[in-house]
Parts: sequence; structure tokens; C-alpha cells
Amino acid sequence: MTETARRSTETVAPRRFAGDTLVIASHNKGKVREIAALLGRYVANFPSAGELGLPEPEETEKTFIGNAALKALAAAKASGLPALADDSGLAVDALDGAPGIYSARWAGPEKDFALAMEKVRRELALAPDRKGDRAHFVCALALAWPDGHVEAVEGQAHGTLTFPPRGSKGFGYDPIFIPDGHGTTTYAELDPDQKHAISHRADAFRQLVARCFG
Ligand SMILES: O=c1nc[nH]c2c1ncn2[C@H]1C[C@H](O)[C@@H](COP(=O)(O)OP(=O)(O)OP(=O)(O)O)O1
Ligand SMILES: [Mg+2]
Repeated sequence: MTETARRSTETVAPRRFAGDTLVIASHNKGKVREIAALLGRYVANFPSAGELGLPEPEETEKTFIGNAALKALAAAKASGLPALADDSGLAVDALDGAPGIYSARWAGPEKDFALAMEKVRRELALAPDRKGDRAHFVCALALAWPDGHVEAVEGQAHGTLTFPPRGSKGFGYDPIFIPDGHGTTTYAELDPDQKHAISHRADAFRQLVARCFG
């Protein structure tokens, strides 16, 4: 059998989550809050890596999925429990996908997102006009077990950028992102429930739940 034929006929069943405790392998409070809201129906306890005193691993991979898997595996091995990590970011078309996997790093050691959003505005002003203000958020989720097994998915949400930043809900780059289909409202002006209905993180969770939960 050729490699292609084998791939198209082989169906490896995904591993499903069983148990009541899932470590949330993130040190970002905004994310942990959103993950808890999106996952609450499926899992009883979800201690965060921060609460468990787990170290924050260096994100050395070149893709969202790679970094999500790296963070989930580190937490699963350190805790002896299944762990879920989220690697996410904002990809701006006119910046060839930047800041992308470097979205957290653009905010510097102080995690200053006013600074990071200003950097996006400045870079966009230098980019060729014709490329416009399109951007999308990406969210990769990786669910890892202490034996090294990983299930991973990736979600997206498309929209446009606006300056100056508007709104105080949410976190990170939310104040400059207008999701498609919501007029001129930024992510940071939406209520949490509204963001959860349309976000990149919600898109990724729909896929992960179908694969591994419920
Ligand atoms: O819904 C979002 N709304 C606004 N901004 C967002 C969102 N989702 C990701 N982002 C931005 C900010 C965040 O800092 C970075 C992710 O970087 P990323 O390395 O995945 O997370 P992180 O370092 O903040 O926490 P951790 O790695 O411990 O989960 O992208
Ligand atoms: Mg990070």
C-alpha cells in the first residue's frame, strides 16, 4: 500500500478525556478565565498551571500547534494529570501574519498590551496601503496526557483592525479587533458570552469538544 493510500484508509480514533481534573496549562489570567467558561460543562476541576506552581516553559516552536503541544506536555508531565494548553495570537495580513506566535512577546516583559497595540498601529502605517486592515486571531489547543499522547486543534476568527483601541472587556489585543459581522464593535466591547459565541478560542473548543469531550 502506498503512503497516501494508507493515510486515507487509516482512521486513528482520537483519545477522549475521561476523569474530572484537567490542568489548564496557562499563566495568562484572561485566557484561563475564558477557558474555564468554555470548558465548565465538561470538566469538574481545572486548576491552572499558575495555581499549581508549575513553571512557564519557553515557547521554542515555530507554530501555534507546536507551542500549544509543548506547554500541554510540560504541564501533564510535571503534574501527572491531563493538561490543556492554548497558544494563540493575532495575525495581521499586511504584516505577513505578525505578530503571530510572537503576540505575547510584542507586549514585552511587563506584558504591556497598550505598547503591543501601538506597535501594530505603527507597523501597519508603514505597510503598503493596498494590503488593508484585515487580521485574524488564531487559537491552537493541545490536550496532553502524562504518557505523551497529544490531541490538537486550531480555530480562527477573522476581522479588521481599528485604532485607537476601544473597550475594556477581554484582554490582550481585544480593543483593536473588530470581528466580522458585528458592525464596529471591538472584541473588548463585547460581553464575555458574546465573545465566546464567535471567538477563535470558541471555534477551537467546538473542535476539541467534538473530538475529546462530551
Ligand atoms: O482572545 C484574545 N484576545 C486578545 N488577545 C489575545 C487573545 N488570544 C490571544 N491573544 C494574544 C495576547 C496573548 O498574550 C497572546 C497569546 O500568547 P500565548 O503565548 O499563547 O499566551 P500567554 O503567553 O499570554 O500565556 P500562556 O502561554 O501561559 O498560555 O496573544
Ligand atoms: Mg505564552
